[in-house]
Amino acid sequence: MIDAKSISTDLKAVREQSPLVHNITNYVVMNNTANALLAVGASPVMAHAPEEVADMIQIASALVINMGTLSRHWVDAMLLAGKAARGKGIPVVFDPVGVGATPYRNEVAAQILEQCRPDIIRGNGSEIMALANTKTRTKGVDSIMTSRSALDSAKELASQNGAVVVISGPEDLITDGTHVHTIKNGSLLMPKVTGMGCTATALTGAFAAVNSDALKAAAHAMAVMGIAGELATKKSSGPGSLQLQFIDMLYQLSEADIAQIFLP
Ligand SMILES: Nc1ncnc2c1ncn2[C@@H]1O[C@H](COP(=O)(O)OP(=O)(O)OP(=O)(O)O)[C@@H](O)[C@H]1O
Ligand SMILES: Cc1ncsc1CCO
Ligand SMILES: [Mg+2]
Repeated sequence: MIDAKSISTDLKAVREQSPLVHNITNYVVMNNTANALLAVGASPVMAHAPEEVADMIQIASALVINMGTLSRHWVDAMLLAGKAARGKGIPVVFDPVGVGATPYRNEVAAQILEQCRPDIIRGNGSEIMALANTKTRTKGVDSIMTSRSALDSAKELASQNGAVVVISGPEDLITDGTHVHTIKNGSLLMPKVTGMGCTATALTGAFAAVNSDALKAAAHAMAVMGIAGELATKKSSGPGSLQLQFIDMLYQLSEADIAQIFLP
């Protein structure tokens, strides 16, 4: 079961253990996600040279692969890092940014699924439907589907890949193909800041590093994301201030805040 107590327990573990999270992520969000990982208590490293990723995995506690701004060398690095992470046995979290928008993204996403075998996949409704090969419309990196409408696709994707699948949106849905957790925290302002989804994926890497139950780890990370986002929105006058307030809120978030705000 996911409750305020279990969320706080994992948040405390992240702050105490400060796991090193190796990110191969996109140019747009690199700084935001590194700061979000630091603010929540984890330790980020961004490394994408094919020459070094396998070595970096040897000291990392989780790998986050985000295909937001792809090119050939980056894909090589993602596949090398993914295989090294599988070999070492650390969790692999995958964000299929913009899958469904171009044939290249579809091809790369399929390679990552097959060769890196992610433990957790996090995307918005359109991305999860596209990844599950459900006929869907896509609009670049933003979703035009609700999370609820992507749930059947998410369950299928989870079962086929032996992974936990997270659909973010107005509600966050987290499934292993059988069980489904729902998190209703968040705010309408969050999708107005670029890379909030990428940040959710990065935080999921930190939580997966401290909790070997991938379903719970993913749900706890999404809850922290939604609760911090909701509290930060109350202090913001628009997307610009939300970006700053969100980082501060991740840093300050207390057990009492979680108990008061968590909306399953
Ligand atoms: N309409 C909404 N209401 C409440 N919360 C939302 C809403 N849309 C998104 N969120 C929250 O924003 C966060 C990011 O999710 P979103 O679905 O926007 O990711 P994304 O589309 O992958 O973003 P990006 O590609 O820019 O990183 C999630 O934690 C989610 O709960
Ligand atoms: C806007 C954008 N384009 C590629 S990655 C990215 C960040 C949000 O996913
Ligand atoms: Mg996204």
